Amino acid sequence: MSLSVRFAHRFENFALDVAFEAPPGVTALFGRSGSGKTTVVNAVAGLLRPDGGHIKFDETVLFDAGRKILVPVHKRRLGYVFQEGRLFPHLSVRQNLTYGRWFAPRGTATDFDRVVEMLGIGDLLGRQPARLSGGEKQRVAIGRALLANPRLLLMDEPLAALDEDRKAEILPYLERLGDEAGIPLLYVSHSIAEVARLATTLVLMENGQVIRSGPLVEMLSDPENVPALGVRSAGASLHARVAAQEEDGLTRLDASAGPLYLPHVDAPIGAQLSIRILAQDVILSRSRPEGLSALNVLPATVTALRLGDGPGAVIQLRAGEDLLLARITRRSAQALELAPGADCFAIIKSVAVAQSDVGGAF
Ligand SMILES: Nc1ncnc2c1ncn2[C@@H]1O[C@H](COP(=O)(O)OP(=O)(O)OP(=O)(O)O)[C@@H](O)[C@H]1O
Repeated sequence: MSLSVRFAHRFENFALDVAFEAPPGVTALFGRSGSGKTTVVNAVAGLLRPDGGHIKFDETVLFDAGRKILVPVHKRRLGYVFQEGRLFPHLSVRQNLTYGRWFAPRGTATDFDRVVEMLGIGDLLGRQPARLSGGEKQRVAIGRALLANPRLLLMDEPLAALDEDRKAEILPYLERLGDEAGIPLLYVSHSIAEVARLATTLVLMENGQVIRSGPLVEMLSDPENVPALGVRSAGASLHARVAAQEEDGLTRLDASAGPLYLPHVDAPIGAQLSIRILAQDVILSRSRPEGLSALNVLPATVTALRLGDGPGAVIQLRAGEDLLLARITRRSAQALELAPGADCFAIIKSVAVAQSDVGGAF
């Protein structure tokens, strides 16, 4: 089941021309403010009639300009979660959750208990929305969207209105949703950290166009995407297993290239994690460094290199089975003679890795 989007639309001062595929899993639409992300979501939802093109869900046509097909919003069977929960204030949480069922075809409603359990909202069922925190409201809104048994979920910056603590509270639920829902989820976000945690597919938008799209791991580790992702937030994800909780408060993880020590990670021994390492937090050395305070030194091989317009360079490295990115100066890249095939060591400072960059199972 996948969503195929290809359309063009012209507003008075802005033109869109987009094409991408969203397979099952989480497809993140990422781009600067005003790049056209919400307009794409609105077209998929049926809130905007594009000038030309088509939007299809497998063989089901939702929109086709040539064939003059425009399925109305309420017949598209979509779940839509906005920035703020937008719950019905006069209904209890339970009533809000079951409201969506009115629109679901008979007998196919997703199991209520399973959704309530997955989102951890069992204790809230009797409450009114006014007595919920922002994070709780968002979880109920997600539950309501799921219980309408949609064939596609649309989320437009669902965490944008929440503070960092509430975001951290809700992210694990969204991670589970991506794994368990089994339907495509189109997710608009400004935050690459969020995208790296949740998405399986990444669609990069710029000025009304899709500039690149593809599987998340490949997209994040491609040096060519660094300008669009932002040099400060670019970074690749490394997969590792929790090996030990050490007495000094560090957690030892086993990555395929070697051990990695991070400040305490709250996960059980054996848990498989995905850890985003920012390109700017990786230092390179041609020989194994000695007498260095950094604990994490992974042997790596240069696989690609991108010289920027300014003094910077981005190096893609293979470290075991993972790809890493390192942002260094062009001067250092030349001095170290870094070219595809060159062996080196990637040095990662333990404390540079933020807790929010440590994601759940992969
Ligand atoms: N109904 C409309 N009429 C005219 N222009 C519009 C309309 N809707 C959107 N636009 C324009 O289209 C452009 C893209 O807007 P859109 O909201 O899709 O961007 P976005 O990437 O979602 O931005 P943000 O991250 O700030 O929400 C903007 O320049 C906006 O002004």
